[in-house]
Amino acid sequence: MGLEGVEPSSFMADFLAGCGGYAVVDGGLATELERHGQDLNDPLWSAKCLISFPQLVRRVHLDYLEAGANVIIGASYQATIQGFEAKGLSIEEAETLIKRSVEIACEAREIYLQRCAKGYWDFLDSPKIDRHPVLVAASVGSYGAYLADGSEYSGNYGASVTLETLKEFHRRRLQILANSGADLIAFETIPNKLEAQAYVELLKEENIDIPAWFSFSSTDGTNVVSGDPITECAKIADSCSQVVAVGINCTPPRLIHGLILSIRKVTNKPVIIYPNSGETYNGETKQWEKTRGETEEDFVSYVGKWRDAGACLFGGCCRTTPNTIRAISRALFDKSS
Ligand SMILES: C[S+](C)CC[C@H](N)C(=O)O
Ligand SMILES: N[C@@H](CCS)C(=O)O
Ligand SMILES: [Zn+2]
Repeated sequence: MGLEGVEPSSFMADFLAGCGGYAVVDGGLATELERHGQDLNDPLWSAKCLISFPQLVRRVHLDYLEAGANVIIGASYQATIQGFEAKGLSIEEAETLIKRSVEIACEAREIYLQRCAKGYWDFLDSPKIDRHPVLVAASVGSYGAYLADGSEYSGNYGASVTLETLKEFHRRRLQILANSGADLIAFETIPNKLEAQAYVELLKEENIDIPAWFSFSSTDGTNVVSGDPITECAKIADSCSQVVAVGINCTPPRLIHGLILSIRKVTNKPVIIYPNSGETYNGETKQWEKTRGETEEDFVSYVGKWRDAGACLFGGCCRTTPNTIRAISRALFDKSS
């Protein structure tokens, strides 16, 4: 889509209006691939499926579209040139796979829209048919995601990792994703201010011509995971005109309400939230462990409160499923609920 002649702020306002005021984002991609039997205990995590099972990635995107998602996020979260090279792939192969993550999501959108046009779901009394806008977001996971040890939940990269280190780490992948046919870039699970600043500088330096959202993660409801205050992080996102939404992902549902209020204190940009299931990730075993017994049902009961607090894009992150997204969509759009 790109931003030629379109103000970034109107890009998101127009999209939200087309969706009925609020947009539904998809749910966890990697954990859904696992639910379909994939073993992601690998440094590439979900990006492994770009090599081994791209058809399943497309199917999961399609499942989320059919559940009501207006935004699907491609499988590039942990797809990095450095990560693929460590697996013995060439730079060219790595770049092709990164681009492929967006193409797969675009293919899913194409299939979905064709089915809508053919009245494939006419027998269902579903509101989604009227809310056709679908964006494809290209995922950028943090440097900590590439480290493949759950470091995106600590944001603690050590003193040797500077702003320049992060910019050089992300530069080439960002260029590829920005020219891949994606509608926007989803900078996800951002753990600290430094990485947010690196993204802002890269968007400018590389003249990236599609919009972006910045989404942080938190474990205490006040700060992002590194301890940097969410307000300071959101201010960095606010300073960048290309950023069309600011928010929170892969964070327990119980923390989301307070985080939305904090973000709204420092920015008027649309707020996006896509929490995880509330379970805790063990980066060593790559397993999810129960925390406080949050279930999908609990999760969805919060949506009205989050909407009242000012969020306007809603989805799920790790361990949420198409059922979660279907329930979010109903909670937002069913007049009966
Ligand atoms: C958001 S975490 C669950 C992603 C996986 C992590 N980077 C790892 O490789 O262990
Ligand atoms: N978009 C990624 C985020 C992981 S935190 C996924 O859903 O797998
Ligand atoms: Zn997640």
